[in-house]
Amino acid sequence: MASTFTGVAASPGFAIAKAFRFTNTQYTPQKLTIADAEEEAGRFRQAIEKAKGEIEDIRRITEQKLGVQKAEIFEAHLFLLEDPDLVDAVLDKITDEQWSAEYALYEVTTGVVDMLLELDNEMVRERAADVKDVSGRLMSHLIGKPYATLSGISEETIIFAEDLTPSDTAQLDLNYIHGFVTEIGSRTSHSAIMARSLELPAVVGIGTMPASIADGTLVILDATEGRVFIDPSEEVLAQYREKKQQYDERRAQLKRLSQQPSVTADGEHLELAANIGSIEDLAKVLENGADGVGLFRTEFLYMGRNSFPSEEEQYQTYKHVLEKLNGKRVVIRTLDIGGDKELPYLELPKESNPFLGLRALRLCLKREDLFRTQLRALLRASVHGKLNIMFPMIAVLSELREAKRILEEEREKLRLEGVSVSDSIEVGMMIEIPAAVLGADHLAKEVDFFSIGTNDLIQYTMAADRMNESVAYLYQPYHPSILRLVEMVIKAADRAGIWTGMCGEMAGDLTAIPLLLGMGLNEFSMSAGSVLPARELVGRLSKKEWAALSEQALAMGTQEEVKQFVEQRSSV
Ligand SMILES: C=C(OP(=O)(O)O)C(=O)O
Ligand SMILES: [Mg+2]
Repeated sequence: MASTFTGVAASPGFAIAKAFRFTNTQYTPQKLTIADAEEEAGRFRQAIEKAKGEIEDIRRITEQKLGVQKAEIFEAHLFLLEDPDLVDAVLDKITDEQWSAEYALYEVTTGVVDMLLELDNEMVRERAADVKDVSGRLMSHLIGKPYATLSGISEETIIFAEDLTPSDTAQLDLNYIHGFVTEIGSRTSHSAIMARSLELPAVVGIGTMPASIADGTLVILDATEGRVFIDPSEEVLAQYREKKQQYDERRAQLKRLSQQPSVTADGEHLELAANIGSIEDLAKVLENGADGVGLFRTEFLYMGRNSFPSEEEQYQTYKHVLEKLNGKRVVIRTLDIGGDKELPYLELPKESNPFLGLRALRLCLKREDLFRTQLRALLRASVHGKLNIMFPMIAVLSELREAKRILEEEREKLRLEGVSVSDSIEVGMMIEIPAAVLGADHLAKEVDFFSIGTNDLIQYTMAADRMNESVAYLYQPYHPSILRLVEMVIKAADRAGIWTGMCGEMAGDLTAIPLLLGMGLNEFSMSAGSVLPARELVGRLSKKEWAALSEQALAMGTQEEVKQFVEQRSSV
């Protein structure tokens, strides 16, 4: 019988196909004590070996079918199977508490997952998903039940699951799987992030799935509105076939722009770049034809692990990104930890106002060892592409000078060691603190570029925590107060002859883009999926016309007026 569900629209698009229910239900073992701890430990070690073999196989197949990047997740899984925090902790529980291997595994991994989830951070949540995935696989070996996989699906299908683990999503064969629906999850859960990066329609968090969704039932997925239609009527089906066709056509049209330059209707060339947090994000950057990477948030390299990444590890990552971008500009931001981003292995004093505390560059100047390691890795990688180094959270000139002094010291050390370093690295800074806007004239004389971080600039200007729902109404990117700050930065940069970019969310916002273009922003860095809609929009806009229109917007009194004004003039 026809029915409809709603959930979170996690990754846009439409799909019409048959349902397939995928279950890998979590097994909760009983608390059992055992007589022979040695034998039990042996059983656990065997499960690890079997899981390793299996993951190796999946990794190889995934690499052949879906490419190296999709297969990378399994490196992390193999790494986990050697992680003492997991393996030794389970073995200790077996020996010390005489617990069964199943119960010891369950106790240790639920503890780790809960601890990671408490950190309430996107990347750490992904790590929690990895731990769950690996422990599910180990458990299946211990209890002798196969761990279900999605790799065998060979019919056009929409997957229904409680949630999808990283190894499930890595195995999705997009020739057959047209979308998925999960009972749990939010826009930032692992499966949602993965769906967006695969551009696969997904609705998550629909709640407990009813039995009426049997395998083979026809389903419409409207992942743009977050709706799922089970066994729809002919009328609804016809309506959605039409919607899907229009959506797919628009997407195909946009894809044609991926190899086109980013140029306005009056011939101004702009740089529409992408933000990344890891090398996994590169596939979409290239596929969408971004003009470069405008922000690599390197803190994610430091998260979801137990110790700092070494210089060599960082060097390899930066080199990889630079090589993949093949001569296009890559702006790599130095560590921006603190505020909402914590590292479990970095002991920091508890602060009552972490967003106003020891974060980002302030921390790097206190912990020079960390900073120097990262700078060395960056300098060494610079010969592999077009590298820009960017410092976050600078408020005053002395911080910039200190950061540059340390950078130059490391450059000199490498020179003496005979290591080559590019001599065309641009060094810039983020503008995300109001004091830096007001001091932009002075700062501009000592950097090669600015990149405006509106996510923080708005919160510090409005004195409204960017994560606090109760004051979310103050988070107003188009407010004339914010626009004036942006204009001040661009003007100061122009006077000093340097370029200005923006890498906060505002840069990819179709309502903000006309104004930013009019104010003279040179580079816009956004999520990879926003690049083509932005390119299409700027192709319709005249910079000259928007220079005049943005003047008018800057003189308005409220965000609402500005928004309405832009939407009327640019038909976004
Ligand atoms: C891009 C920014 O940095 P993050 O979101 O990483 O703080 C910003 O503040 O706008
Ligand atoms: Mg910021």
